[in-house]
Amino acid sequence: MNFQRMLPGLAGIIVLALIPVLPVPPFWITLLNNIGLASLVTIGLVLLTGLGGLTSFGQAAFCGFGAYTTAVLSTGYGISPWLTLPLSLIVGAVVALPLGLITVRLSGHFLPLGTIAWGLALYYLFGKIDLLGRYDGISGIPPVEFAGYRFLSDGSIYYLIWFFVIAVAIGARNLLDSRIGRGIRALRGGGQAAEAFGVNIVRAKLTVFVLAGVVAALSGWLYAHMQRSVNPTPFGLGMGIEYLLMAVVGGAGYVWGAIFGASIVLVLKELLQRFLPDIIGTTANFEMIVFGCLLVVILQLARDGLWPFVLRLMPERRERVIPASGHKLAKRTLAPAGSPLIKVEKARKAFGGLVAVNDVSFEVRAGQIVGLIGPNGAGKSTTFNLITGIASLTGGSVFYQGQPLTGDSPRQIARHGIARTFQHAKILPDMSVLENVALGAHLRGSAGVFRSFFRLERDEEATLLAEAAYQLDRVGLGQYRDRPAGDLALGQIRILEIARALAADPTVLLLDEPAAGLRHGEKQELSVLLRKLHEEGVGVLLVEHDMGFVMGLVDHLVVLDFGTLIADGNPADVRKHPAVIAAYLGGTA
Ligand SMILES: Nc1ncnc2c1ncn2[C@@H]1O[C@H](COP(=O)(O)OP(=O)(O)OP(=O)(O)O)[C@@H](O)[C@H]1O
Repeated sequence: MNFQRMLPGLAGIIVLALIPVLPVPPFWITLLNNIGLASLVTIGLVLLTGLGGLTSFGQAAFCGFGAYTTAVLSTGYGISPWLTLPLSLIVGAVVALPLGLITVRLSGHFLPLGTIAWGLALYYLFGKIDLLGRYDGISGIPPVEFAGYRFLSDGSIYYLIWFFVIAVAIGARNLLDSRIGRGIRALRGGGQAAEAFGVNIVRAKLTVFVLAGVVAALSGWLYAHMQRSVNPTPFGLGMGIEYLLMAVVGGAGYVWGAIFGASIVLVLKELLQRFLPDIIGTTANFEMIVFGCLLVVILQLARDGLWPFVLRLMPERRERVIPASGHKLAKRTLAPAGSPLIKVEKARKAFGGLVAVNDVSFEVRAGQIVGLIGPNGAGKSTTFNLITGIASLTGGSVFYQGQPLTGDSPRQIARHGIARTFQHAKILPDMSVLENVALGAHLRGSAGVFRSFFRLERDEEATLLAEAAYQLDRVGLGQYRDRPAGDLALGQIRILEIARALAADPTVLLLDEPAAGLRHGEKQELSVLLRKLHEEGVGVLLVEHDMGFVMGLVDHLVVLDFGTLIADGNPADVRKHPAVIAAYLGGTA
């Protein structure tokens, strides 16, 4: 642990703990309670929107489910608030699950529109149900009690609220700093690379959706026992928008930024409500206009919110130390050299009238480097996408060790040990180089959300990070381990993608233009690495335009032109093939 870095956090916790015993006006304690409640919802939004890329305007409704569950059970059935707590969270999760199943499949602007729709619908639902007291709501909710002590005053429930805020923030940080968290953070980049390494994208989205719903329900439970009464007003769309504003102001990608954002928005709201009427001379919700302007300014000038400015004031993060682990990563047994790994049989892909891959057949064997070449638009990347399940076959089949892969998702295909790089590198620029590579080892770990949230998977995580560090050293990027991947040059990013693919312990490596953007020396180093893999028995399929690089490296060449295979064989024969010379190699052959 880096004590220096923890110092501001510890100081913050001590100050928080002392506030109620200091001579602070009660009004500020109430405000801090409200900030705590809003922070919980906003932390959920950071996971959901900032990191998962799923914009939601409807989070306030989940607070409603938490609040109404405890209100009904504690007033109507006399159930103790401590028992209604898990029930409130379960209701939050149970509602979030089907809503999530529908919502996470939406894309583009349909996703936020979907959340607005159910946010509105649930608000009106709360106001129409007799059991929930319709628009009047439910009052007489008992306070939380602990060992005879009643959390009645604002100063006492303050501790309960902030205990949960800090616990949830630490848990959320733990989760993000884990195998599952890497999958969640990869969602914002579209998730294609993560899926190619076995991350279940739909499950990752649902996980953040349900988690965000559960922490909002927790906030609702606390709210109900703080206010001791509930009605639909705080669970409407207006609050949903305000929570989103808090996440944006703080910085939607930062867990601690959520608390910061909630503080700024609620303090500002308080000040505006107090002083604006005096300035303008009339009372109305003018703070909403100021918030609208604030949102526009933040989105224009500080897209990542204000938390990064605070982070700059913190001590520098030291190099990440990867602790030793007793855990051992399982390694795949490679097939004997020469045995068929990938078999592409009459593969066909049509995009409307354009046949991008036209009944192409070839094989990649264990310990073989196969080059897939052809002029621009010949169908090489599409062939890669057919093998890895990113594109679906229009006709024909792809087999792995005799087993058909047709219809399998990229995630299922990754499980066989088929790892790839992308023509347009797909890295997560804000994540460290090490974490980007560790994403490749996703399927070699098994820790789930619960273990990650409570940091019970450190041993396994250390092994995954050690594997990533090993692969980075292997490709010569070890010194960049702790840098954000976005800082690397294009050539280095391509190498990083190879390290990520190696972290998957592949039996087959599919490299899409790995040498593009590499300097001469780097290309040589890459050749050495690929030869070593070839000797170990890994099968390599390589798309490359650099003929010098390809000819000196591959055992077998497959040449495509306009989607059709025009030649395949050993490089010496293929380069003499008249169709190849005419179509592609020309003078360079
Ligand atoms: N998603 C798509 N929708 C429609 N057409 C596509 C799609 N993807 C590829 N194509 C078309 O299919 C053909 C083959 O493209 P592909 O990217 O596979 O070629 P390539 O050999 O990898 O080319 P390059 O060397 O330029 O990367 C091209 O004409 C391309 O425009």
